[in-house]
Amino acid sequence: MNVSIIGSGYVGTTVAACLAELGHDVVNVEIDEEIVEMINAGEAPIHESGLAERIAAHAGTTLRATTEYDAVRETEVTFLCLPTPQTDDGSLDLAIMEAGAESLGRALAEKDDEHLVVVKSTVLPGTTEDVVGPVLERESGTEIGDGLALAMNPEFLRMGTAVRDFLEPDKVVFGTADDEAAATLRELYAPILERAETDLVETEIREAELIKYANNAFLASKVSLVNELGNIAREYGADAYEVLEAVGLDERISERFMRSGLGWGGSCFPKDVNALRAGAREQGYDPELLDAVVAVNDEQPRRLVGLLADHVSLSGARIAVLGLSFKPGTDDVRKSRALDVIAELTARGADVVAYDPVAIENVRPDYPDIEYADAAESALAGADGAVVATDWPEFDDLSFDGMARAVVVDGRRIDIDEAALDVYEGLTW
Ligand SMILES: NC(=O)c1ccc[n+]([C@@H]2O[C@H](COP(=O)([O-])OP(=O)(O)OC[C@H]3O[C@@H](n4cnc5c(N)ncnc54)[C@H](O)[C@@H]3O)[C@@H](O)[C@H]2O)c1
Ligand SMILES: O=c1ccn([C@@H]2O[C@H](COP(=O)(O)OP(=O)(O)O[C@H]3O[C@H](CO)[C@@H](O)[C@H](O)[C@H]3O)[C@@H](O)[C@H]2O)c(=O)[nH]1
Repeated sequence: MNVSIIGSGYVGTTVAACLAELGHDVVNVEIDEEIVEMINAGEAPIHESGLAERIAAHAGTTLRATTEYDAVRETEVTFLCLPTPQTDDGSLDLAIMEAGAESLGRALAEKDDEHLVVVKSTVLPGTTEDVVGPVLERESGTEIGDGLALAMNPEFLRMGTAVRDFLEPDKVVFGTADDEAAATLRELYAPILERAETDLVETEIREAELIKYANNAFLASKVSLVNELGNIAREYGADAYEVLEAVGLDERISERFMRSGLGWGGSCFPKDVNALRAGAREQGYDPELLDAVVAVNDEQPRRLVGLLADHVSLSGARIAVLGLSFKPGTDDVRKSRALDVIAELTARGADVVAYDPVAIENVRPDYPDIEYADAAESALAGADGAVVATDWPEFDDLSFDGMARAVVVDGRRIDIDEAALDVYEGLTW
């Protein structure tokens, strides 16, 4: 099938390379020329395991990129993989989606045969049909249901495992308003749907939109709940990891997403939970539980720095921050909890020296005044205290010998030889 993908970021590039891998002819439409050039040169514009090989294998044959929206006319289906950021008040900002839909609609004005537009971006219920649809109709001069069809197909891939998550998902969700759109999506995803492990959910557009938010709200809430239970466990002198491991044996709960500590960050959970809260309020519902989920998450970095302050006088102290990315395996620092830890430490007068195996250059522009180390041991050398903010595997079994005083507060439960330290504090254990 001939497919166009609008937006070639984490999602668009992964989906394009994977659909090419599944045998489709794919074109990425992207405004960033550098990304377009990289894809056409057979290189991956982002770091994701398995992505570079797939782009290299298909670029120039079944995968190409362009800045020109006209390319969509050679395709039957277009996926919108554009960013849906949050505004200052946390609500969903649809400006980029509207601009993309406008350009797409204009390009489709000169296309005669049927076209299916699939929203893959994370958008609140109603967006596909009440915002994207009308813009497409206006710009293309074609009506939905009469030459133009709409669908919503949320994406559940995680950063770091994007390719595997897309090709081997737990579930695929198709939100459609007509049988033909559903049949097209089934054909497009056929090899993925043939896997016994893939559940297919076919529903209407509004439900598909909400499934994505409910999914992320559930996972973020689960982590906030294990953090609250962890905070309580700590007050009782109990080990939350032992407690939650036992709790996770209950199949209704599952052992996954049970790691308590510094909390959740990244480009999705914070913005999606906030968009759902703002959307719910707009609908007249007060989402008290989700408000608390965010409040618990916001408090964890302060709790961690508070624990450190119990042992180190922070003003003028040299504090090593180990890990900057929002989770291991990525250089993404968007809404990383490590940044809140740094802000809290510097507000309390500490001199921060930070280390991360891959993410330093993404932090430096916004935090030019802190020190950066090129190895974990260098960050620790002479430090009065250290905090673990990201659970990078390379921090396991790290030697803290070079510290002025080995005071370590662990926000991620890494593997540390506690006996070799002067002070070891676990955030929730
Ligand atoms: N990153 C994830 O892990 C993930 C997972 C599931 C869902 N999502 C959702 O998918 C959507 C896209 O997220 P992302 O992480 O891929 O975003 P991103 O910021 O990585 O990529 C978006 C791309 O769109 C391009 N772009 C912006 N305006 C454009 C336009 N008018 N025309 C063409 N290209 C344009 C940008 O240059 C950028 O390369 C969001 O709604 C996000 O919430 C993201
Ligand atoms: O037990 C856990 C699991 C996760 N986290 C934290 O939660 C955040 C998010 O982790 P993860 O879900 O692995 O990362 P993302 O790549 O942001 O993926 C989420 O967000 C994507 C974008 O919407 C969705 O597609 C994915 O399904 C969803 O897992 C990170 O800060 C983790 O450190 C914990 O603190 N404890």
